Amino acid sequence: MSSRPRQPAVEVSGLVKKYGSVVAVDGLDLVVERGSVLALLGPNGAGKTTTVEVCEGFRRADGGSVRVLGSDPRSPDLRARVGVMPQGGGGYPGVRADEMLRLVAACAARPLDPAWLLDVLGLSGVGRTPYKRLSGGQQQRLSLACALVGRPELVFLDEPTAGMDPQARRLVWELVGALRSDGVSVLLTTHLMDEAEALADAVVIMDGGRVVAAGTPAELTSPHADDQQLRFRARPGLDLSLLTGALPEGLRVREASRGTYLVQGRIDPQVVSTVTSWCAQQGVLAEELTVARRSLEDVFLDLTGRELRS
Ligand SMILES: Nc1ncnc2c1ncn2[C@@H]1O[C@H](COP(=O)(O)OP(=O)(O)OP(=O)(O)O)[C@@H](O)[C@H]1O
Repeated sequence: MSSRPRQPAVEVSGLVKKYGSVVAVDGLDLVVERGSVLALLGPNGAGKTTTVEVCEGFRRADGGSVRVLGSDPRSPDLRARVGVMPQGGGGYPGVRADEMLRLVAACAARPLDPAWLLDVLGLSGVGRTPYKRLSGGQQQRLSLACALVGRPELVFLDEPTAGMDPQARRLVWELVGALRSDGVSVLLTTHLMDEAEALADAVVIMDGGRVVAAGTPAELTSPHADDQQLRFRARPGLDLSLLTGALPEGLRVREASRGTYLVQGRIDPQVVSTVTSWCAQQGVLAEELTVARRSLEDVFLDLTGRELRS
């Protein structure tokens, strides 16, 4: 047999992938545990799609090792066990939506009912519409249906909700939740923080082909139970030494990116007052001042000095 039951769904170790002189993935490690959802998060060009395409068996690695359900990702016996939703849909332009889904279902041993799946994904009304005439969001949902119709054990979803309206996005989130409840393993890529926070058991943040952080969303956003964050925007380049001196010990103050200031640690009303008094002394208007638990967006900003969406 090709796999033992307790092996992870996906195991990537030291993955390297180059396109000529471009190193797209540079020594990446990740593990998708069985029955869990892992979100691979990162800005454009981070190497997410390349990583997923190697795991799907579409590209050969230049270094490292990749095991999918215990097998080599190019192994033919994985085809029936793995569902793939590529970035940007990937359908045949002239084929009608229901024909396309039935075609894919015909290749599976125990497919789901295509009509039911079209209905669940809100596509019943466009079953007779050729793929090229579907909206971008409908193409995405059809592509998701094709990935799921064969009842896979593992699904790769590359930016599954890109281009979808909020309602369709919510539908896809619910479906991913249902997959997890059914014990299906999911590796998805996204650059939407809320998507990762809502769906993932584990998150791997990558940038420049490397992992910059990994853990559960809770581990990444609150390494210390008391940690919160006061964030404000103001003129770039403020001298923070006086503010640092005025705040209680243990609080960290810095300009995380140009004009965005962060105070991290135990934020209480006195801290907010100290910050606003300091701003007044400096003749600075603090804009967009918020106190909140750290988000994954903040974690990324901390690690890279950049906003994820920039
Ligand atoms: N076929 C290719 N030929 C040459 N370079 C490529 C190719 N595909 C990707 N790259 C480069 O490899 C790097 C990683 O790209 P990749 O598409 O894997 O990133 P990504 O994180 O998925 O980005 P996005 O969110 O924009 O899809 C980028 O610098 C990209 O320009």
